[in-house]
Amino acid sequence: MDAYVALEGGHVVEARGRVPGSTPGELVFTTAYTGYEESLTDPSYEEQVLTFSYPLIGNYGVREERFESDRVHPNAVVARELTDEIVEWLDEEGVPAVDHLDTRDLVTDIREEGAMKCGIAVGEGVTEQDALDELDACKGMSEHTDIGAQVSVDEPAFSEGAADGVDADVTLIDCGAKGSIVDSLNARGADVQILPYDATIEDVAETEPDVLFISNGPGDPANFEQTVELVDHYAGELPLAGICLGQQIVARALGGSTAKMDFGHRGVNQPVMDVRTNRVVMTTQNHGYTVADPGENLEVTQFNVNDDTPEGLDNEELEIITRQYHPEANPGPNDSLDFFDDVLAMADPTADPVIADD
Ligand SMILES: NC(=O)CC[C@H](N)C(=O)O
Repeated sequence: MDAYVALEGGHVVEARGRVPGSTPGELVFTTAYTGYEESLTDPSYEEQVLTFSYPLIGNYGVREERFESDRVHPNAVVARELTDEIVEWLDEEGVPAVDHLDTRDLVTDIREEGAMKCGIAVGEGVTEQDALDELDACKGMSEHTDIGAQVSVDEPAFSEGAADGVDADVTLIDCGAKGSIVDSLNARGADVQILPYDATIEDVAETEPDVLFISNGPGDPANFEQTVELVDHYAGELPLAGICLGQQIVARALGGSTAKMDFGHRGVNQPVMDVRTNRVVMTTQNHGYTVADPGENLEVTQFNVNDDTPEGLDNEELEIITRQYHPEANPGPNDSLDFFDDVLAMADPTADPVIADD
């Protein structure tokens, strides 16, 4: 099968086609060497084309229990070598895939030029021009203004916590949540009420949560205005937590700002320093935006050792804690799972119910 990948700037790379189809997308890479099922089902990869820098992907099969959501989210998949088993899965999912290209070159390009627009065309008889046409149609990530609707639940959902553990009710705003976030809360005993990304202040009040949790998710945090308003309303009234996009939304709501990074952090060995303990933990990451300025209301408690970007924010008085990385791992190291204990420690089940119009 013929296959072409057209990069922003017009350079076209030839590849071997594994799953037919054509698509635009933002070209990014992950250095994770395991966890391809988790990465491919992570909703934060929506509208992106995911390149694996690790050369062999699919070598331990495909198992549903490792999925983070109910579908593959990247628009297309690029690797040096894809096994037949993973190709079969991507084919069922209708996600174009290519291999047998020099992914070292591709990753070097992304490191030098930044995450970029691309176009992919795969199938019998496709041409370079087909890939260039897809590239032409590619939107910048910030132009996906309604990306929350593509990944969020349509209706509220409920996930019950384990019988033993913390007696807490968490309301999770689903901006494209990974299943492991819900699982990590449930495993500690918390019941999780999942609400759509555009839930209103009243919707949240009705769930009477002990903690309001903002999930990870795809795209530019600037396009999650409703969620920012929600956080703005509930800051100080409810304990707040956030992961990845959740941290970015909390920062924007509390007077901070976010910015696009050059090529982002995607992998499972990102070193993060905690300024209070002076300890470094290895973390899983997948983000292309960062908190540029946390504002006056949030303290940076953790930072990335490679580039100093904020990895943890805190306001003790308002009871807010957030992480830029993924404490729930999946894939990746479990070193920071205790974040969920810290979040649930903020829950006080005996507190008065919240009032929507306060
Ligand atoms: N994993 C995430 O939540 C990613 C957040 C945001 N979409 C970013 O790329 O920075």
